[in-house]
Amino acid sequence: MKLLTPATQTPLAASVVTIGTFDGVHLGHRNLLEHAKRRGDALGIPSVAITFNPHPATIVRGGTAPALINSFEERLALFEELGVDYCYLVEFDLARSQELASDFVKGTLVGDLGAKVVIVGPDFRFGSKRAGNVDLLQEMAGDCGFVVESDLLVKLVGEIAASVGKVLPELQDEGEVVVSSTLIRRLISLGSVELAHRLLGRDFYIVGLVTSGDGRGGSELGYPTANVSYQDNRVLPVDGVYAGWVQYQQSRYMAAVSVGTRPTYYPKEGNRLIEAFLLDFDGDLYGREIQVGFTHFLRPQKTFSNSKELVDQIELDVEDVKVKQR
Ligand SMILES: Cc1cc2nc3c(=O)[nH]c(=O)nc-3n(C[C@H](O)[C@H](O)[C@H](O)COP(=O)(O)O)c2cc1C
Ligand SMILES: Nc1ncnc2c1ncn2[C@@H]1O[C@H](COP(=O)(O)OP(=O)(O)OP(=O)(O)O)[C@@H](O)[C@H]1O
Repeated sequence: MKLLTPATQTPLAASVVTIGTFDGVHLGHRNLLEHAKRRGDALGIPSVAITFNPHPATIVRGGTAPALINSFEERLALFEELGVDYCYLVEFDLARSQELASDFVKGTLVGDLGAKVVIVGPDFRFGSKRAGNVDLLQEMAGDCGFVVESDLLVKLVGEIAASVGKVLPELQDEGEVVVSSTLIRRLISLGSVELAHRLLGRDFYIVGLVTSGDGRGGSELGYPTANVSYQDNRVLPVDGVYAGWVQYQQSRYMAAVSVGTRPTYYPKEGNRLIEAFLLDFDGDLYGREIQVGFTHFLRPQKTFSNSKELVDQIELDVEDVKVKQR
């Protein structure tokens, strides 16, 4: 996949484009991206994912942007996995937020990318004051030489919708859930990583560098942990202990993952850490990049009266991880 920006690119003569922030690259997004790829291949022209960074809400809504499911780098890696030919990055700023929707269509879709097919969800909004929508795209399509496809909404029904309704009671009577980044952020922040998986089509994960902690885990407790760094604007699962995995280079290890402030040692205020104990691993990970995946919530964080009690519990957690990953 090639990364294009308005500043660096040579215009494309023809393409199939899909547009969005695509935080999480969830099942709804995948449907659009895979469709764009298939349409492009069939027409013999490249597929392009137009995306925005930072998240438009950071500019439009000031300090109230949502915590994100993915870093920008993770989003790109997920596009790449889906086989999209180009990612066209709109570096979102005040000027971009004031651009008229029709100017975005003429300048970016037609001028820069030569769009022949534009694929978006039915509720997609763009341009100044979010005035651009599917109707506007349809109106401009004939003159601009593209067709619009917007009938690919992904909803989940049945058992998954019922399970989401149990976690988020206001959705209980809906009978269906539309997959969205907003919904997945809520599920993750409540610790419902199993349900987040169902809507993402993959495990929720965080990629980061391993940083040092207090050095207590390996020496005193016998459970060394890789503390993974993360950006402040990330959505994190609620404090607790999770079954999961760590991908390091080409290998994947089962892991017991702790999210929390280590209340046993910092009863008042501790930094919020994501720490993974890798099963069947012996080595030095400091400064290395790892990917930490979350598969199941096991239990909340607890304040133990001493290290021995904590170690006894971690032993049980590790057994639980093995059962869950069987
Ligand atoms: C599986 C697992 C479960 C954990 N559960 C708790 C917990 O319930 N309460 C707590 O205070 N710390 C918990 N921790 C975090 C430990 O306190 C922390 O790993 C240890 O103090 C080492 O910290 P360090 O990496 O800064 O040396 C857990 C860690 C792991 C790996
Ligand atoms: N469930 C879905 N099915 C199909 N397309 C979707 C779905 N959800 C979003 N889209 C489309 O994917 C593109 C990217 O959308 P966007 O990044 O706004 O995702 P979102 O999940 O709706 O996010 P948010 O919840 O933050 O509004 C848009 O074209 C949007 O209409």
